[in-house]
Amino acid sequence: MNLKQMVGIEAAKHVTDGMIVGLGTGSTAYYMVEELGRRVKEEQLDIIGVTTSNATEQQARALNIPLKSVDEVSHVDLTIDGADEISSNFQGIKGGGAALLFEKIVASNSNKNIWIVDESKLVENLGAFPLPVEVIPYGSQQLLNLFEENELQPKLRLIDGESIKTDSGNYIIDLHLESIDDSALKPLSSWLNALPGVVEHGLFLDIVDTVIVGREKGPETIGAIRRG
Ligand SMILES: O=C(CO)[C@H](O)[C@H](O)COP(=O)(O)O
Repeated sequence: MNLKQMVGIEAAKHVTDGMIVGLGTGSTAYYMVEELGRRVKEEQLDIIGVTTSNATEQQARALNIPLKSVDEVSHVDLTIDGADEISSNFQGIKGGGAALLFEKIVASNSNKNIWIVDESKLVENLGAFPLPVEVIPYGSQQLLNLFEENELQPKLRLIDGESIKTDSGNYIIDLHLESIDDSALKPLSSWLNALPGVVEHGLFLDIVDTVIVGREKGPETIGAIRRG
C-alpha cells in the first residue's frame, strides 16, 4: 500500500453514519473517496458527499456515493482533502490540482477539516510549492504584470500550451515565492483577495483541524488545531 492510500483509508475511518462529508480532490483524496465508496457498498455506510471538483464528482457518482451540492446542505460535518504544503503552524497551500475554489468553499463551510498528506508535504515555511491564484480570464494579463512588478514570479498555468481552465472556467496563475514567513501569510492573503479579477487563492489559513501524515512506519494523526 502506498502512503497516499494509507492516509486515505485512515481518514475514511473518521466518517460515520449520518454524516455530510466534503470530498476533496487530488491523488490522495482519491483513495479516501474509493474507501468511502467501498464502505457505502459493503457496509451500507449512510452518508451524503459534497464534492470539491468535477473529477471527484465523477468518481463519487461511479461509486454510488449519494451526493448533494454545497448549496443543498445546511452544513458539512467533515471535509477530508489533500494539501500541497503544510507549515509547522498548520497553514497550507492547496490548489495544485486547480480545485482550490470549490475546495475552499467546502472547507470554510465544514465543522471539521482533515488533511491527508504524505510526509513530503510537511515544511517549516510555505512557499517552495508555487501558490496558485485563480483569476478570471478578463484582465489576467494585467494581474500577471502586477505580480511580476511585485517580484512574485508569476506563471500562467498551461496545459498543451493553452491556459488551463478551472471547473469555473477561470485561469490559474502560480506565484513562486520560495519561502513565506508565517507572519506574512495573512497580509498576502488579504492583498490577493482585494485584487479585482482574483477569484480565490491557495492559501488555506486557520482551516485545518487535523492532519493525517503518511509515514513509512504507519499513519500519524497530528493536530487538532483550533481555528483562528
Ligand atoms: O489542492 C488540491 C487540488 O486542488 C489537492 O488536494 C492538492 O494538490 C494535493 O494533491 P495530491 O494529493 O494529488 O498531492
